[in-house]
Amino acid sequence: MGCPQALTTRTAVSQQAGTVGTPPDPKGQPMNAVADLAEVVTEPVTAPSGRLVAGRYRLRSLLGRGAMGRVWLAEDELLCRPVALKQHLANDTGSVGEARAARARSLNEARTAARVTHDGVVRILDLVREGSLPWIVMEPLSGQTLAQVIATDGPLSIDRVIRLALRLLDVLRSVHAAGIVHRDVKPGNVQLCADGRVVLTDFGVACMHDEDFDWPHGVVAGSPAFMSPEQLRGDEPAPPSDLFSLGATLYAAVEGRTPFDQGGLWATLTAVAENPPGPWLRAGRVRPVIAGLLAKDPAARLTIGAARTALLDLALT
Ligand SMILES: Nc1ncnc2c1ncn2[C@@H]1O[C@H](COP(=O)(O)OP(=O)(O)OP(=O)(O)O)[C@@H](O)[C@H]1O
Repeated sequence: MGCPQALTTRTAVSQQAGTVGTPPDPKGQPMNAVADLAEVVTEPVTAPSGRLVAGRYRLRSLLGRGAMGRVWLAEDELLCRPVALKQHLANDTGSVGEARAARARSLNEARTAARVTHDGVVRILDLVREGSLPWIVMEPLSGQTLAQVIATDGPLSIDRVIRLALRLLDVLRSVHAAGIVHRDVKPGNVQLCADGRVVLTDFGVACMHDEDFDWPHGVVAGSPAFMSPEQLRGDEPAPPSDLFSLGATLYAAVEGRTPFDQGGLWATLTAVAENPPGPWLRAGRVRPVIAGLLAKDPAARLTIGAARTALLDLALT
């Protein structure tokens, strides 16, 4: 069954620096400045010949890809509306263990994101199986990721970063209230939609901290340049860790580079754990809030409430 209106397709494809789901490998991905986190490809990418997924979702074009999966624009032929479909990829070995890990990531991402009802969290519509791996069906988002915006337009203004920070704090408040730690807050997972929505995506390594959920605690998961020191240590996931990652994300937004980037993985990991962020060249009056979010000690880190109050003060002045 077809739908009367053709889907509008996007041609921009993002390739982000990777998310790790296992302890960092010294020979793993290099750490990049934010400009390297988003590579915009302008040629259209063809979906696998209009493949029909689960008898209902017709793949149209590639919306984006990350280290762990691909996201397609598709057409829901039953409800006649556009949707986005994400499939986590097993690695090249194609082993049973890898396929199982990809299935676990999909289930984890769909379940955790579906648990939060907030305008700033991508809406999960379904989880379907086609072939050996599941597909997450989501609302399709317009616009670009924050990483893409920084890469193409440069750093954001202080006023824009203050507004962005207030939105993301509100989103994280809902995520944490639902008992979830996102664990991968970074510019590549923040979508700046054309209608002004700011949406947190990619709950692939999120953790429900009030349930015995099937995700290996103690395993380092996330994107090293944006991870908190306690996350790098493999500590039990807790909400303050997301606030550190938010601080690193806001630093990247206002400064145009990641706060602890040293050019190499281990040097960057050491900087996250031990060095102060910097240099501060553009942050101006928002610097104390970002620095407060980047406190190494989670107990000394700004809380959502304190950061919000400070940002509202800045917005009023
Ligand atoms: N619902 C959506 N609508 C439109 N585009 C999306 C949507 N979800 C994700 N994308 C795009 O697809 C890209 C990859 O998605 P995502 O970050 O979920 O993949 P990933 O492989 O889990 O990423 P990572 O490299 O962080 O592990 C995003 O950067 C974004 O551009």
